[in-house]
Amino acid sequence: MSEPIAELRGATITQEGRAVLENVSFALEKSEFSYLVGRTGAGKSSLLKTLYADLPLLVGSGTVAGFDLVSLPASKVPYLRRRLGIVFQDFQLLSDRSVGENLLFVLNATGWRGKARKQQRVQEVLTQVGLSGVAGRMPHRLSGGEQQRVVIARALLNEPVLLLADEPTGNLDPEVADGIMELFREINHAGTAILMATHNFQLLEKYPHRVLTCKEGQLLDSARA
Ligand SMILES: Nc1ncnc2c1ncn2[C@@H]1O[C@H](COP(=O)(O)OP(=O)(O)OP(=O)(O)O)[C@@H](O)[C@H]1O
Repeated sequence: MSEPIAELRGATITQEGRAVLENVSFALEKSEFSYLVGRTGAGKSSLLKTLYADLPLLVGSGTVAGFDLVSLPASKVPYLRRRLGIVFQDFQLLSDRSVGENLLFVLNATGWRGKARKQQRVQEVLTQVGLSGVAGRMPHRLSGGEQQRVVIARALLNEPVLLLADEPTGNLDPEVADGIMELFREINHAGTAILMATHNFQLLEKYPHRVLTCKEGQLLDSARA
């Protein structure tokens, strides 16, 4: 079998020296889609942060996109992040520049060269999320759902192997959330694994996938139930 895109073994997820989740073991394969659920404070965001090396992995082992989380030096973290798409609930677009400039900012920061190539990539990802005409618009002139699509477009710029999404539909109307889920389905079918933290159990019923549950300091896995 091929190497998993993300894997933790016997991992402790730690916040400020305190264990939030213990003995966490799971593997996410290429093109898998899994939800991450649990009550407020149960550890969903902390688990995601550990996977993108925002929190250190001090106990246990883990790899993401071929990077060893335990031995990863700070200087290599940007290379790991470049292989990931990260989507948060609060949109975090830079408000002082256009949608296109927001996307170019990321391309420049991740080493892309060539004006034409960069412009083309911006158009490609905007088209992929169904927003081909908005490159010149300022973020605040877009609806919440459109802004979230731009955030997803930004996450797709470097063709991530894994999309980590923390409550990506949290602020959105149900119909708009459905649109984001359809978009995730397309992205997933195109080969990107997705791990999505959510409180929205209606989405779990409507779009069933594997479910990882943070509960009382443990991670439960529907695939092992
Ligand atoms: N920056 C931080 N410093 C210290 N403790 C933190 C920090 N962020 C979160 N925690 C604590 O870690 C635990 C897990 O929080 P986390 O944010 O991972 O939960 P969550 O499941 O994502 O919650 P929510 O659904 O509310 O986003 C909580 O007890 C929380 O108080």
